Amino acid sequence: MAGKPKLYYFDGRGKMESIRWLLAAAGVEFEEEFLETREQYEKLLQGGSLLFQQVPMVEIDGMKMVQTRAILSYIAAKYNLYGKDLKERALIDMYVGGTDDLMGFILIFPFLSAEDKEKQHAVIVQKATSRYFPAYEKVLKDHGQDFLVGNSFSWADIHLLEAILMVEEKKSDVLLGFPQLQVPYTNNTLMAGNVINDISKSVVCR
Ligand SMILES: N[C@@H](CCC(=O)N[C@@H](CS)C(=O)NCC(=O)O)C(=O)O
Repeated sequence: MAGKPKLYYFDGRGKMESIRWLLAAAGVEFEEEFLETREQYEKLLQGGSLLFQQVPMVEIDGMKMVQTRAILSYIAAKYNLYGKDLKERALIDMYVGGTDDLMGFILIFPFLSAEDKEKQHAVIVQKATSRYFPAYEKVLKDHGQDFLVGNSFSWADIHLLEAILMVEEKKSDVLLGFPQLQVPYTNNTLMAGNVINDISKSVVCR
């Protein structure tokens, strides 16, 4: 039997966080090595483990995978969270792409000055409430199902839930105008996956 996947990254959310969420939601236990010293990073580099000299890197099923998107797609497909056919997969890719774009506005936050943080705060809430959340709200309302794609729990739901919680950290009542995204959507999503614990790290890497 294959061992647990091993994640190599900093002790922060950054690009690894969605991988942690996806594994946790799939009910997969994993190990982590946090890169805290230059030597750890150099060792991975010298060992040829980082194809593009970058992390995230995940050891899984005998592979040393890099590139966040490739890692996520592999995990989603492996654990049946990637739709039942090409069209569902395309929809999941579209929805994940949207949440990625929204998360992009948040990931730069820690690198901004106090003044720019205030501006970015407004941008995040504005983008979430005028572009991204209305899109997911409409999808759920139009098909009337509990999950975004194919009436079953998928990577798209997990990624959206992660994005919702990120935006709620900036504005806790941000879902007020989005009844479809509130309970039961968020509850169903959490219940369909294993409730996600211990992935709230605070440092963010761009
Ligand atoms: N496209 C890559 C980008 C990875 C990336 O930018 N990683 C950063 C850390 S968050 C890194 O390793 N930076 C070191 C470098 O680029 O030399 C992915 O999505 O995995």
